[in-house]
Amino acid sequence: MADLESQGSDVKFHLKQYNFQIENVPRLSCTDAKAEKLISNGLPVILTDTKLVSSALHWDLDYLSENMGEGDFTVFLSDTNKFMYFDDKKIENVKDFKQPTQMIEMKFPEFVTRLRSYKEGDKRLYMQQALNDTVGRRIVMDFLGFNWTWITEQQKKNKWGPLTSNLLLVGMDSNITPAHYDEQENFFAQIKGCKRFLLFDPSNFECLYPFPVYHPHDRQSQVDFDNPDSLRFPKFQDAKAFEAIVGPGDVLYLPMYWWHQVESVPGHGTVISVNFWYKAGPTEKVQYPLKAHQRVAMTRNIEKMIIQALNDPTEVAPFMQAMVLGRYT
Ligand SMILES: CCC[C@@H](CC(=O)O)C(=O)C(=O)O
Ligand SMILES: [Zn+2]
Repeated sequence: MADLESQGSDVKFHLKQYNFQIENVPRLSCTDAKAEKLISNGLPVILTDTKLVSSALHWDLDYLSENMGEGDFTVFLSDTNKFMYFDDKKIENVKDFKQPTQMIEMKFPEFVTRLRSYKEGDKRLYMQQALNDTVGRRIVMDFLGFNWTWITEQQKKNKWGPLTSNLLLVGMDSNITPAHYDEQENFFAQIKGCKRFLLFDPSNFECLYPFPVYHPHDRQSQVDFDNPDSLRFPKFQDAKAFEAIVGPGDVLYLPMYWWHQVESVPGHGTVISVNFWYKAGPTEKVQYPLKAHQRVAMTRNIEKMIIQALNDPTEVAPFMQAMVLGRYT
């Protein structure tokens, strides 16, 4: 992808700086055996030539406005540039939970009008909508033109489960999706503009302090990367990040349970991406020591069991403290 290299210093210049250590995610051809090896080992890699979404590289706001059809699309509004996910089914578990964003449904042309009339101080917008059958014929043709041969081969080779969704992401530059992990494998395809991923392997669980499982922000880090509270989160400074900057045509393999903070690089206008989320495949024979992501999955199951058994989120911490403090510590 040309324009990133040519503007390398420019892109790097605009990026937010953090204190933790940052290494680069490899950028490889999808025909390189090293890339295949990384994917099969559940390690991130940027693939430069999959042609996964070549049939959509012409997508821009006008084209989508004309062809996305009459459906209503999910748009998040935020008073800041952060768009932290929350599970509205868990809001009742937390007294006085303050929703960080507002979710509204709107037609694509309305979304474009609001994007184009945005001025400093307005709420920022981020469309996050699973591609469905309400889209117009041209978008269907572009979608069918994705390189399904390649990605389906990857799904089979790595024994992944079924494709669950393709999320269309259309946002303003400088939008940030704060650090979180997902429980699905993800091929993240960049279509327009640039995104910077900060990735952390699942063993960074103790450095990134996820919210409790019952919390609406389950799977999200409690740490504000822009203003980390070193008293509450002392291990945050030990987090080890991998950086991946993707531009049009790049595909990032984002392994399940890997933490990621995603920043739309400023100065590139509207940013368009499509992700490909796959369910995990069947767990093979358990081998010891357990892998970090298996420990995270186990932690989640234990928390869910305790929450269900106690039937009161406020009792979970005292229960676990009584179980561990003075006995296992
Ligand atoms: C709602 C999904 C947002 C996306 C990050 C981003 O592009 O802002 C992500 O986190 C993922 O694809 O897993
Ligand atoms: Zn994610």
